[in-house]
Amino acid sequence: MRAVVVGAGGQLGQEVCRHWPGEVIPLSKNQCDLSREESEILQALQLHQGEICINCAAYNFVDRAEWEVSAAFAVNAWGVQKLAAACQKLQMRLVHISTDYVFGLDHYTSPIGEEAAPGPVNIYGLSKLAGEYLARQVLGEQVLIIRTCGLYGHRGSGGKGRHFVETMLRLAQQKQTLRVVDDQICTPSYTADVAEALIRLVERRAGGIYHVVNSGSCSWYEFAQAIFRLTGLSPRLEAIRSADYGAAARRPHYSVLSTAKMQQLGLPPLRPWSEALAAYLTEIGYATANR
Ligand SMILES: NC(=O)C1=CN([C@@H]2O[C@H](COP(=O)(O)OP(=O)(O)OC[C@H]3O[C@@H](n4cnc5c(N)ncnc54)[C@H](OP(=O)(O)O)[C@@H]3O)[C@@H](O)[C@H]2O)C=CC1
Ligand SMILES: Cc1cn([C@H]2C[C@H](O)[C@@H](COP(=O)(O)OP(=O)(O)O[C@H]3O[C@@H](C)C(=O)[C@@H](O)[C@H]3O)O2)c(=O)[nH]c1=O
Repeated sequence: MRAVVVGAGGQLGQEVCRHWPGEVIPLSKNQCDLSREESEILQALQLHQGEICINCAAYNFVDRAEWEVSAAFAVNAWGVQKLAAACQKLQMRLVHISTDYVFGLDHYTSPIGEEAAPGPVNIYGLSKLAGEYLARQVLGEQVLIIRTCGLYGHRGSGGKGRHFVETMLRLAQQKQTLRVVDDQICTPSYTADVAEALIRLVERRAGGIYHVVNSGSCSWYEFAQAIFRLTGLSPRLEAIRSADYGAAARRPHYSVLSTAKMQQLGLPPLRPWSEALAAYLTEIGYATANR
């Protein structure tokens, strides 16, 4: 199946391109800019005659989105609406990527299923939720929406830039003490694993919303602990509360996504987050998996 990947330069986009089993057309922001007119997006897709479009593009700057509201909505909401309309005209299937940050307002305490009511606590999450609804409004159950969380992997050519793992490795070289929040629980997920599961869902012609994350959960502090245990680095690591970190955007305190729906389709759960992290660190030459 010929796939057109929008946002192909990002960390997930490039991994989807790498794993896609058929022909793949990677489109950079220059080739398909979701903040442009629908006619331009349509033209960009039309050129390549794909059967399926996989949208990995996003405005991902969670803190900046609090004041760059229109920029976030231009890509994550209206851009997705235009892309969905273009897909409808071209009779292309659409896969769209969303986030655990559509949750946070309601205080869930166990893994959150796809049927749970969303409620974002920041503008980025709100813009992504709007994108989900707009895609569904245009395409109904024809769109496959994959919500994932805390992505890390081989870095793309642009996008948000460094992910949490790279940031921790860099800060460990620069600072004696690192302060990391211990009151946000989620599931950091490896782009390679998410890309594989995405492909399996497409093969099963899944439609609607699916949660795709590695197994288990941890706080960002626990994730940082694991990074340093696996790499043998030993900065002083201090657990702090979100309020003391003082980020511009609020984050969910608990946004662990249940993958039961994906498993009901016959897909295996993704490996535990700690195994995926070990594999990634080994791949980038930082650690041995059995350290
Ligand atoms: N990163 C994370 O932790 C998580 C991400 N997600 C979602 O997963 C998806 C992939 O994220 P990820 O790979 O991390 O993102 P990246 O930031 O790595 O990549 C995003 C890509 O989108 C492109 N892009 C930005 N603006 C536009 C635009 N107007 N038109 C077209 N392309 C654009 C960027 O291009 P350029 O570099 O040229 O600006 C970049 O290539 C997104 O939908 C994101 O919301 C979900 C959960 C967690
Ligand atoms: C760098 C750093 C971050 N933190 C905190 C900030 C934040 O609450 C948490 C994670 O930081 P990040 O900047 O990686 O996270 P953030 O930008 O919130 O990551 C998110 O990306 C978007 C796009 C998503 O969709 C989400 O799934 C999510 O993973 O760790 C510390 O406590 N100490 C630190 O030194």
